[in-house]
Amino acid sequence: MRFVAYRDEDGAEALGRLDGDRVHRLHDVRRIDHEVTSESLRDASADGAGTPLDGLELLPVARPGKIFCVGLNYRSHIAETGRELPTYPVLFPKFASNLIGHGAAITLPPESEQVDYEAELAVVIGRGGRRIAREDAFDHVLGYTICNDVTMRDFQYKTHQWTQGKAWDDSTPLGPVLVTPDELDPGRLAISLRLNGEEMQSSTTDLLIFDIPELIAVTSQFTRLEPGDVILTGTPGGVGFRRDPQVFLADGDVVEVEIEGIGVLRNPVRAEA
Ligand SMILES: NC(=O)N[C@@H](O)C(=O)O
Repeated sequence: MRFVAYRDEDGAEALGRLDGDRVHRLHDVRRIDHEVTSESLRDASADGAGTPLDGLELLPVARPGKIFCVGLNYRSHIAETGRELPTYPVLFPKFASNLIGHGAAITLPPESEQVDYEAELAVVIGRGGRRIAREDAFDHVLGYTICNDVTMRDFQYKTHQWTQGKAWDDSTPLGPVLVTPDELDPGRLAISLRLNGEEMQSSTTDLLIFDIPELIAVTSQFTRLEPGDVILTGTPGGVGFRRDPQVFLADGDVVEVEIEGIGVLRNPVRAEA
């Protein structure tokens, strides 16, 4: 099954089941947050007629209480950054206010001159838990979506931890759809990023160093994962700041992240007004 989060005709948040190019609004579930579960989503009743997807303002597919991001989780990115192979996942946070939906503008803040792109597979939690074992991890997954872990490099490397370069508001696209596990196996999906139509990143998710069960086991060891929480699994090589010459996002650009079996997350880039 596929779900989209959108703004309805009255401007209210809504969640719909996507069937082809029509969205069938769920009656009792307005958004993917700590109250949703895999079951409630599967069994939710929806309106029959549906609305054309085209023209809907899409919102971030989830409203997470927590967003865990993993760095240096592809050898191709570790190689281009000259870093060591991590022995434990390199974790950092993002916050719900950082998220934007498919089609919304990635905002370039006046403070940063080095706004970079990062294609990532995102995992959305559907069943909460603490100290989740690897072998039970997939039972806690609500579904999968796409994220562009937009990063302000000139802020990221001000210190040895990265939050100040990662958690800028209205900068991190998440969407366009949530795909449930009955329809998608995340084991070996093609992932790529295009900037103004030019391919900048290309890899497959079987190359993750710490896989999805490990990331769920590790993060839930120290904190309770809640439904709606999101885990970003890391980006492959090809990021802008490690290119020669360097490439950073500019006003008027269009960035597309594509993941096999999910779709394309497309966002224009705009200088902050
Ligand atoms: N360099 C950097 O920020 N990388 C991470 O975000 C990552 O996904 O590896």
